[in-house]
Amino acid sequence: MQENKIIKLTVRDVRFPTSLEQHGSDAMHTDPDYSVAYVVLETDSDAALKGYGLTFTVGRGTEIVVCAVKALSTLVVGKTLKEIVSDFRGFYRLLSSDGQMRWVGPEKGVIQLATAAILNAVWDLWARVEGKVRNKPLKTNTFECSILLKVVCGKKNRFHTQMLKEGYPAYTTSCAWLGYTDQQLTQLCSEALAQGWTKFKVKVGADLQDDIRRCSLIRKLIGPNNTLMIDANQRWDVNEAITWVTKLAEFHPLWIEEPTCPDDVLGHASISKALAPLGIGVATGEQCHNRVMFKQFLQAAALQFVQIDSCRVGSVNENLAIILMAAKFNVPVCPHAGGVGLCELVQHLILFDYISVSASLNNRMCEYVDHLHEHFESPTIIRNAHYIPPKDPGYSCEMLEESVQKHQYPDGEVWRAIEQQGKQ
Ligand SMILES: C[C@H](O)[C@@H](O)[C@@H](O)[C@H](O)C(=O)O
Ligand SMILES: [Mg+2]
Repeated sequence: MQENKIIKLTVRDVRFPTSLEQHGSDAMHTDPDYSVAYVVLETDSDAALKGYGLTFTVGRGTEIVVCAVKALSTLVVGKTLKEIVSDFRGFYRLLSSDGQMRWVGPEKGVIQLATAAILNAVWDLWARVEGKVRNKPLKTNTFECSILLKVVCGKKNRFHTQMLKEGYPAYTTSCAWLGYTDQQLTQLCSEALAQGWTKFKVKVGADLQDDIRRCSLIRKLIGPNNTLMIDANQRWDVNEAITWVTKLAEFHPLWIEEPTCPDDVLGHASISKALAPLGIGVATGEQCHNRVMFKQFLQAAALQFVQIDSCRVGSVNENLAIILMAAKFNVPVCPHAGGVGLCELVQHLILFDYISVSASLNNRMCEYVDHLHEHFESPTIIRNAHYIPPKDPGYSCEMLEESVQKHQYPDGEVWRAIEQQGKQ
């Protein structure tokens, strides 16, 4: 491999005004503007070779993540890709354990989101250099791990026969954001059914009567055999979660997602225990800030679905550890992707999980939201409610430069126009 010295890192604050139409809204995030801190790495070897990475946020505060990326950039610029990937663990620790910056983490919050943006760009760069999609180079260390060894056989078949032909099963969240009207919900859900979707997630948690009405509506539309999931985005305390979800049990949700504070491991364990007799599992992970938290959730039997996120933790590096732990505890991984760019990224991780780790589709599916894919160079491909494996080399999060410029905050034309309207 050429040395590929990283000579420049740029980071931009890119925001989409999704709150205007309530896309992405839930019981805690009532006005999300889907946003990213968008990182581009440049190397000395070839002007056309760049690494693209991002981390997802929901509007205000993206500028803080941008600042954190800038602070971390001194640890990246000047390194060669070869140096980084030949001791990736060392590089990961350099970023996450810097003697001064770790005080503002460690491995949680803004600094962790910034770490993810940079590492996502490094993985993208590495894949482009090797001319591979992201889930491919991950094959190399299989000999080290007994979990991986168990499923070596059948890998080709899983990739070529199943994934390339059928794809990875997905569910949709974009029919039932909390701020959507019943009419919108009905229309989107009917359209999704016609397109072949069979698994649907509904936002709940603000008002019980609204939840009963919306869940009843959607259950009637999708029928008894399709799958329904509900997501409260941390709105309740532990007892409230149990009482509330019990009242929604008649709609047979497969899981309740983020019922309470994302750090309350034992609270999730109590909820899991109380809801198990109703056949409802607990799903969480989109705000689970590092692998140690996941370890505790798994050890405490506090979740039944592991929702990895490609930007919340330290990129592929940390997600690999989480995927392996989930396999050890025999808990299915069902990634979170409700945001901009998350579907593009996380599809690589779930393909890796299926091809090289779990070898199972049982109780597994990857989230999909139908928003903002048109801003990416290699947008996700969905066929018959399945993710079709990406073909372009990289980690799929390069954005169209025109989109970045238009949506850059606060100077892009989209935001200037919104500011103008506000003044009128
Ligand atoms: C603010 C966001 O849209 C969240 O509501 C979203 O990520 C959600 O929790 C999900 O599971 O997709
Ligand atoms: Mg969620």
